[in-house]
Formats: sequence, structure tokens, C-alpha cells
Amino acid sequence: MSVTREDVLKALSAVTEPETGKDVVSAGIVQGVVVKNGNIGFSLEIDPKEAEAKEPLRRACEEAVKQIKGVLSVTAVLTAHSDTPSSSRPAPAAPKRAPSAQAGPQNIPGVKAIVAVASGKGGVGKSTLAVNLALALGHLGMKVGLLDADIYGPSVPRMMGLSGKPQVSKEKKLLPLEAYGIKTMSIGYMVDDSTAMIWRGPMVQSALTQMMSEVDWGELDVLIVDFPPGTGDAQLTMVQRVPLAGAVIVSTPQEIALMDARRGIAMFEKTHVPVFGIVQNMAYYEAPGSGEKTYIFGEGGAKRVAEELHADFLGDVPLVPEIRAGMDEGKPIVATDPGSKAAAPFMDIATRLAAKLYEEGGTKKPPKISIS
Ligand SMILES: Nc1ncnc2c1ncn2[C@@H]1O[C@H](COP(=O)(O)OP(=O)(O)OP(=O)(O)O)[C@@H](O)[C@H]1O
Repeated sequence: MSVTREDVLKALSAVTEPETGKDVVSAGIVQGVVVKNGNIGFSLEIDPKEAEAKEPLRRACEEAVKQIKGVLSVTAVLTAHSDTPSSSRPAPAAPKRAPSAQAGPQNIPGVKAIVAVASGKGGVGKSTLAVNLALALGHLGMKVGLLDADIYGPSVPRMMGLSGKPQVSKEKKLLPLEAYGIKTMSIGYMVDDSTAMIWRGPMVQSALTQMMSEVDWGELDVLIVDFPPGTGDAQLTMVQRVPLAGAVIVSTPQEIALMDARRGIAMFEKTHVPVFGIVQNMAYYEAPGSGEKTYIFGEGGAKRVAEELHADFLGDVPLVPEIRAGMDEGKPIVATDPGSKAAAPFMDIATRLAAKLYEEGGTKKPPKISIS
């Protein structure tokens, strides 16, 4: 018999929160439970100041759920509870937008939430995160689409091991190409890289609009958009046109990348798109035998920027050869080995993101993803 959400809550109700003496479910701190084929994810809402002190409780919750027969993996994350200051609170799922003189954002029928994965600078691992995050959200039970909007260097086809031209439906819509349960669309299916590179601003814009509105995505819980790197006009226009639920900013730890990450955050804030948080990619390299960590690009820079800008820090992704190899071969690590150590950071970040999207859900109300 497959594991249910009720099984998870039952197991968690045996875990006691030391301060209140209540079990974690009655204490109301368990949120965003997701169950998918034996893979379980949930968050524990805490005061962020107590993050370290609550780590044993988080582990105890994971252990309790692991004991359920049929459970393959468990990811519990600590998130800020809703009456903590806004600087550490998850951003709201529904975007508040500035009125725009231009055409406003158009909803995509059937798509409940659109999330941008963006970086101020190229080459920091934005596409790697977008692809693995999409796959990890799929493992958490969401119906996921992945739109490669990185028109100047589309990498989703290669990373997902996909090629060929999309079919066109009777309704004259492009049909996404699918791999590992994720629906994808990329300009890379339509033109070769060198053609896209020489496009001017308006052409880029119309190609992107087409990919947003003329694709039959079907029913999706979330559409991950791999944004073009940078913070120029093309990106700004996209932020204004696409009804984003929020953005995830990717940066490496070195100062030059962080400066661009700050610009990226400013761009989203200017257009009133919530920044869900910052991911620090290539955070460190861990030596295979000894496990010794080397902070090749400096230590903790993105975490500091998150604090400085009152954004949430969504997690570190280390520099791992298997991650790169997987992307090059079209076999992303989260697809081929979701339970591996290399895939774990992506699963953690996805659980945090899902908790933000399910913010008003959790154990008390049914999960709700809203973008209107
Ligand atoms: N955590 C990681 N560990 C190992 N290799 C990584 C990691 N993240 C990214 N890479 C590798 O770094 C290179 C750049 O990554 P990626 O293409 O995702 O960056 P990007 O920010 O999307 O770049 P661009 O904006 O130029 O498209 C790729 O070869 C990728 O496999």
C-alpha cells in the first residue's frame, strides 16, 4: 500500500516539541506536506533565530517518517513561521504588481504558478538549478513545466537529453517535449544557437511571448522559467509581462557575481515580484575521501547578501563533478539518482520553494497555489 499524507501526520504526531510539550502536528508547525511515490517532503515552521536549536527536532521528524513502511526518502526543512518579521518571512505566493503602461502580464491557462530562476550573471549554474529544481518539484508530487527562456544560450534541451521539433496541436499550439515527467519548451528546439544569438530585443521578446502563450502546457502546478542571465531591458520586459509568482536568484559566492545578484533582486523588487530567496551555487568543493570542504569562490557570500537584502537564503549547492556530468549527458542527477548526496541540495531547495508556494496550505487548510 502506498504511503499517504495521513500516515505522515500520524508518524509526526509521535514527535514532541520540547518547549511546549505538544506533538509537532498539534503545535501547528508542520506545513506543506507533500507525498509522492514514497518520497516525502514537509517543512517545520520555526522562529528563524532558533534554526540551530531546532535542528535535532527536524532530524527527529525525518527519522519518525522514515520508519513508515514504503517510505523511500524524507526531506524536512526549517522555515520561518508567519509571525516572524517580514525580513525572514517567506514571500507571499500571490504577486503584487506595479501597474504597467505596457501590455500587462497574461496568465497562462492551466498554469497555477510561474517561478523565475534568474541570475544577474551568466555561467553561475542558473540552468543547472532550473532543471534540477523542476525535477525535484516533480518528485514532491507537483505537475511541473520548464520553460527555457534563456534565448541567447538555451541549455535545457541538452541538459534534459531532448532534441527535435515540437509537434503542433489541432488548436495550433506547440506541444512541449517531455523528459523525466517534466514538460519542456525551449527556443533551442526551434532554431540553432547561432541564430538566437543575433536576435535583437523585439525579436527576443516576441519569441518569448510565443513560448509563453502559444504552448499547450496542459495543467501545471508550477512552471519554472529559466530566465536569460542579466538585468537588461529584455529581462525587465519579461518580468513585467510574465505573471510571476516569484523568483529564485542564483549566485556563486564571489563578490563579482553577488553584485549582479543584488541587481537581479532589485529588478524583481522594482516590479513587485516577490523574491522567494537566493541559492548559492558552487558553494564549496568537498574532497571525496576526507569530506574536507574547500571554499573555492569564497565562503558564505550569498548568505550574507540574502541577510543584507532581507531575502531568504534557500540553500547551498556544492560543486560536484556528478552534477556537471549529468547535465552534459542529458541525465540530470535529480532524475537519475534523486536519493543521492549530490541530489539532496536540490531536493531541499525544492521543498523550501514548495512550502512557499503552498504557504497558505499545510496541515490546516488544503494546499493552494495562487497567482492571481
Ligand atoms: N553545482 C555544480 N557542480 C558542478 N558543476 C556545475 C554546478 N552548477 C553548474 N555547473 C556546471 O557549470 C556550467 C554552467 O552551468 P549552467 O549552464 O547551469 O549556468 P548558467 O548560469 O545557466 O549559464 P548561462 O547563463 O551562461 O546559460 C555547466 O557546465 C554546469 O554543468
